[in-house]
Amino acid sequence: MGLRQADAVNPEREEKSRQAAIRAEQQYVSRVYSRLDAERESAETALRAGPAAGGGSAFQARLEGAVATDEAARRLARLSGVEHGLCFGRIDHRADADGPGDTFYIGRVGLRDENREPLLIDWRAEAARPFYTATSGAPGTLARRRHLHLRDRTVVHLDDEVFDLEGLAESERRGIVGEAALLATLRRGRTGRMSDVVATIQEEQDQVIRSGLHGVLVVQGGPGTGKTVAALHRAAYLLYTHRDVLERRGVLIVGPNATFLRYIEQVLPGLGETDVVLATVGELYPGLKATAADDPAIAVVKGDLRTADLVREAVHDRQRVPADGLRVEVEGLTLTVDAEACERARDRARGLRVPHNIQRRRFVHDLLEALAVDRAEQYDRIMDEPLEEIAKNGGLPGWLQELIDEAEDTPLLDETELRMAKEALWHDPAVRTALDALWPELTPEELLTDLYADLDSLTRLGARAGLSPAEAALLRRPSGAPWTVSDVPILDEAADLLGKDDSAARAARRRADLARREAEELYAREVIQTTGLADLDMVSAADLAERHHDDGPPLTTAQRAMADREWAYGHVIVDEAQELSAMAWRTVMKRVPTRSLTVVGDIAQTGSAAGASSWGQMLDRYVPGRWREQRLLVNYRTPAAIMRVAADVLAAVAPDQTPPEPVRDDGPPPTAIAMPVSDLPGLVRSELSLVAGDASGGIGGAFTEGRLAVVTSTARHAAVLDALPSAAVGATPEALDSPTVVLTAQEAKGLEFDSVVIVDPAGIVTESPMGGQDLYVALTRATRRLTVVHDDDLPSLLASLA
Ligand SMILES: Nc1ncnc2c1ncn2[C@@H]1O[C@H](COP(=O)(O)OP(=O)(O)OP(=O)(O)O)[C@@H](O)[C@H]1O
Repeated sequence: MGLRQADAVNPEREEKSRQAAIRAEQQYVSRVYSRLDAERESAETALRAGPAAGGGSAFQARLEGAVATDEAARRLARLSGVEHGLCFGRIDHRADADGPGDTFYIGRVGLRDENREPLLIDWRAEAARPFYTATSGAPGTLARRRHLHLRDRTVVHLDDEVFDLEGLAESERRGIVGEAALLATLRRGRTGRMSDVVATIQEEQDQVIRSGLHGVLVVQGGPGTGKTVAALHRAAYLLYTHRDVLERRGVLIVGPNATFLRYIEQVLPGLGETDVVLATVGELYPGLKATAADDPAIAVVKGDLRTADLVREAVHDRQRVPADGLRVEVEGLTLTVDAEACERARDRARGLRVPHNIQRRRFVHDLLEALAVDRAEQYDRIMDEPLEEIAKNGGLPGWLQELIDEAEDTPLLDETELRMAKEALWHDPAVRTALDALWPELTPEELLTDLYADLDSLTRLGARAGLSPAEAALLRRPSGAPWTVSDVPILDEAADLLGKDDSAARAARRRADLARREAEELYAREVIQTTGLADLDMVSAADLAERHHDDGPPLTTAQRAMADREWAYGHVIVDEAQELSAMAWRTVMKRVPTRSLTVVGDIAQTGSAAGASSWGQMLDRYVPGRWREQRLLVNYRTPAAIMRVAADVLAAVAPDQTPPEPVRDDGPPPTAIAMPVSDLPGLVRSELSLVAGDASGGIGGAFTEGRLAVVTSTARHAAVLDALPSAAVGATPEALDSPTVVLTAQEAKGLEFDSVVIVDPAGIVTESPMGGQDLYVALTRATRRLTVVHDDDLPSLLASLA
């Protein structure tokens, strides 16, 4: 980390040169903002004008116009999110024999002036990289890095890091000013939303952010090391650098809960990107938003890969053969298919490598055919009976006997008759019911509801999947109970095995759609060639054709991806990844067949009993030995005094893990208070007034009121709520806007607060399925103040607080 000191010589002179430097930067920054205004205005004008009527065919005109409008809309969305702190950095390259070095200004988006000269360099561009990577030990070609702090559009403060005084022009040397930009940022009060850190990204984080798109990158780091922040900046960087792939396939970010996603969601638009899907594991099955958690013991079974086998067994179990054959009453006849023929039909259907609902068509066809033949044979027998009687008595003329013999050699039903007979049988309710009982068409929800409600099936099929009777019994629940987060990967698995209901009509419609799309794509390709858009690499033909269908409004990549269970994303980022079960990983991996992932987490913070105890345990199955790991070692959140307490806990619960090194050593030491929960209101009031009074403006000078979290055991949860009736409760997105929120340790995961009050630490430890991990998480949520409240003895883990 290149923190450095200002050159303090003569305070008065320094103040003067500081003011002069600020004035000079203000001029530049004002130019940058005027340019932003102008670009916004032109994008708005283009958007208002809508698709212009061009020459050529109506379709061509529509496509050309739509391309321009789409681009304008995207540009406008990007320019709207970057007002705050638009320009935050400047780099001066060393002068050399050829003259002064280049100077670049770094910002949230790239802007060019009227002459197309670069005015502001996008932070993700290669030219901006030295801003993040230069250190005093390895400055590269940089002479100076400068941070610009803005309040609205006004430059209020500058910070310089000088790497090579001689490399700066004389006029610049006089204007060097500084205070540690990073520390100033870290001390600011929390707003309840994560903000971006483009201005102060550290080198180790920069390596994460700019690591290549391909393969699996694991970012392992302790609490507060900026894993989330780095992952989000990485998403923005990848979208900027690999726009061609990612705009089409999209980026998915998987987070632990809705509150967390709300906490981070404004970071990306602020970084200039809007096309990312944020989802919890509970939302990975379209149409469902599962939030309920199972008991740890149940979650462990549901998270185990043997559950995938259980689902497979459950599907097989719904493909039945009646022991003594199929019998159906149709129009006064009893039609039969013997057990062997039923079995042959089942095996033939299973032999097709397609899902259950599609296999069903084969099975149904075969059985209808067998029934149709049986019916024809029965009719045939009825018709033949009188003749046979006559023949037996020797009264049949020779010519008739010949006719009968001939007919015996030809099949009873020709192709058309057979088809019509099958169709007629298919419309007979008794036949339909009989076939549905043997091989029903199933939705994932139906399959699981039936399975969970039936202990016998659970035990019998569970045994085949390797589950003990006790494990299988844990899965039992009444039908109609709400789906849990751990059910989502199981539903997803069932959906794969069952397949969509693909009736012939739908298939036909799809074929028609496809043909039309192909025609449109071909045409779009021609338009792209003739308009020269191909050179700009801005749109693909498929994209164009898709967006300009006549029916329905165009969908963004993110919207289409979210609605499609089988969508293959271009890149997936998993945050708090240590919490995912093996089954959840299975679902995530299906969404990214290219295995381009960023996996972000901390094995020491695993709170779910179904979660990971090592990265290899979850990843080796998919990318054996092919994932790369990057470690983040510096804690930007929690001051050293609080981290010392957390380190004691970590040493006890995960002795092989090292706590991250805190970058800050400020703030009061944490305290422990023995008091009843009913005394909380006084403590919360005084804590709030302390953090509100403390809050200082960081970059951009945003003044914020402080945020406080009471993190409690579930045992004390109700008592805490009684004591603090006006506090927000639980992991709801709204809770982030409240000054005080009451959370369990699990709910607090990934979040941070100016002041944290931990209630009943002993309870938190005993309730945690993993032991003290939850207490470690709770302790490391504080950015400034920590108080531990206990009415029992303080657990020995926290002895240093006594
Ligand atoms: N380079 C940086 N500049 C400024 N602030 C930073 C930087 N890196 C991290 N931070 C801040 O540190 C805090 C912790 O970051 P973040 O939440 O990403 O950590 P984390 O590793 O995901 O933590 P946890 O594992 O506890 O969830 C955030 O407030 C973040 O803004």
